[in-house]
Amino acid sequence: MISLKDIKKIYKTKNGDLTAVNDVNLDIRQGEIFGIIGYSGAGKSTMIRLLNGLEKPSTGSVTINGQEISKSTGAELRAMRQKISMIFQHFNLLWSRTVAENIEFPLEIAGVPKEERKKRVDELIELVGLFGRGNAYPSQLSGGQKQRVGIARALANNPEVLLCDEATSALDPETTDAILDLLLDINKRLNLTIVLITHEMHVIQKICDRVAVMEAGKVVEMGDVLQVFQSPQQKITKRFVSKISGEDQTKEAIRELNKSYRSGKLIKVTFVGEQTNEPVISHMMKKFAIDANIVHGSIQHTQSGPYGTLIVHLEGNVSDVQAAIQFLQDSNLQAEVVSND
Ligand SMILES: Nc1ncnc2c1ncn2[C@@H]1O[C@H](COP(=O)(O)OP(=O)(O)OP(=O)(O)O)[C@@H](O)[C@H]1O
Repeated sequence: MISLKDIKKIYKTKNGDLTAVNDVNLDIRQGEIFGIIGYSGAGKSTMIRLLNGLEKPSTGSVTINGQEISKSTGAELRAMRQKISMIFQHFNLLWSRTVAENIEFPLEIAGVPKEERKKRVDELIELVGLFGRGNAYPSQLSGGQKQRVGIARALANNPEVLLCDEATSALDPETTDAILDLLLDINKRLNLTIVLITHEMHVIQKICDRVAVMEAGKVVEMGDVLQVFQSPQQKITKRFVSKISGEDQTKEAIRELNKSYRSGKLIKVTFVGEQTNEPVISHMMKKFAIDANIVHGSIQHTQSGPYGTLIVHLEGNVSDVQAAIQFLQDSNLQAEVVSND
């Protein structure tokens, strides 16, 4: 649905050329929630401006539904941009207008007749969970409610793509989750393609189907969220994943456990999706003459399913322990020895 081909964006600055986006190729599918994550300066905002036609690439093309937005100008560009909506970190509401009037604004611009506008505004207020707040002013709303107005306004003209620019970064964790749930609900109900940029892995984990990791203008890693979480390849991706998966705590736990367990082996087992429901450890204990003690564990949930990590201490004679590890690996789990001995 959205295709970025060989994109480079070079800004001319007084200190010379600055390459903000460098050789990016991406294909975003109809109806998916696609996340772009990176630290400050990675090029995320530039990417989003390329997607809505606010910036033109220095080289390469941006195509949305078969139309090349990176080449479009004038009325054609305006028509394309009507199909691409956006929500913002600081909501960008009109403070002198009520909730209903804010949501109505893009409909006025599009020349929708008054009666139709009122009906649509009522529908949208209902959709985003702001029933009864239509006559309130933005200053009377909480952050989460303001973002709900932003979402309703963005949906007014039935867009094909919703771009989210750090849409939950100004919200507390609970409100963030409520807004992410709303985005997920809208994505499912309207089959709306959502592209979001964020520096928070939690956002990616909770609602995205796929993720691209950006560093210094490049997409350094991309894939299904579950796969990227389970086996991140790049250093920067490992850093993002470790923030959320409890990996840092796991490492600390392993260090401590290694001190307490003088014999046997400590095994780290990683499992995904359906595997989280299977009693593999119990099967292993029945099958081999070993003792297994689960000493640490965590499960995370993503849009494509759960994934988890267990640290298990195995005690027994060397060949039985070895056979048990092999059994775990043959059960399609990732199992590695993490003890020092
Ligand atoms: N209009 C511009 N002119 C010159 N340089 C720019 C311009 N916009 C962005 N840059 C530079 O391009 C690089 C990427 O910036 P960009 O804002 O896209 O990154 P980002 O990942 O969104 O970071 P942040 O979250 O801090 O905005 C940065 O080095 C930035 O200084």
